[in-house]
Amino acid sequence: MTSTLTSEMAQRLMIALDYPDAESARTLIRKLEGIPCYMKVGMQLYYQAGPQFVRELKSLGYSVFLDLKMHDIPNTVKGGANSIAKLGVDMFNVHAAGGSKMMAAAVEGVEEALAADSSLSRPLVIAVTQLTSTDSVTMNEEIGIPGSVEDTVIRYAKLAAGAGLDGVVASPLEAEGIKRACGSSFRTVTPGIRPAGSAANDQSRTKTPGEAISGGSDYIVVGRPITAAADPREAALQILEDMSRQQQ
Ligand SMILES: O=C(O)c1cc(=O)[nH]c(=O)n1[C@@H]1O[C@H](COP(=O)(O)O)[C@@H](O)[C@H]1O
Repeated sequence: MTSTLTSEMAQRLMIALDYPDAESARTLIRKLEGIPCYMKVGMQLYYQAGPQFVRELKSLGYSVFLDLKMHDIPNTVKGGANSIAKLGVDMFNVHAAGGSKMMAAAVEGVEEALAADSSLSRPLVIAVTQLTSTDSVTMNEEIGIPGSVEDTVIRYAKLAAGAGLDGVVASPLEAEGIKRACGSSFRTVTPGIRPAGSAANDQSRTKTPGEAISGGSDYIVVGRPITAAADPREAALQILEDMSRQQQ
């Protein structure tokens, strides 16, 4: 990495390892060697490669965001969160649409795991607000939630903060409003990141990496702009440059 690219900035870049198996993910990880980014394991990879692959990432020294978006009755989510905390990830998520009791149960599950094993460290518990693929037509007309997407996201963010969560997943368009509503230490994790000129794919609410950083995102989540690039390492370095420029 060049001198302007600090490891602090790399820790704010979460790479979405949306791959069908561990070996495909390892191929990308080898290409990114030496870049101390955060690794995100989502359902496609986790359902195939499981906790063992998460442990492998941890043993390589990566911070890990386990993105399983839990959404179930409080007791089930508490149990799920308890198991995740034992796995030693740095961050995981639940759906804010499960309500404040469900979110508080996730925090309880973590606390019980930590009380039982003092060698564990506390993962950040994050609530998914409105998916970044959702636009106002989907939210208003299909799902039936009235009002603007931003107002709904901020409502969910306040609910998550009240339930004791550490932050939310939202689009970079809402990060500034979330910080205003919930305070600057409440984390904003933003997918829907598209470098200028790259395809939106199924994302609806997007910004460039630099715009996201200057707009209040603590972490940006990037998948296909890196994983589908002809040169993923170069794509990641360019994203880091864009992030760094905006922070100065
Ligand atoms: O929780 C997430 O990470 C998530 C929430 C959301 O609202 N939107 C969203 O895209 N994501 C994840 O972020 C990643 C975005 O990937 P790309 O669209 O390929 O950059 C995927 O792994 C999604 O599962």
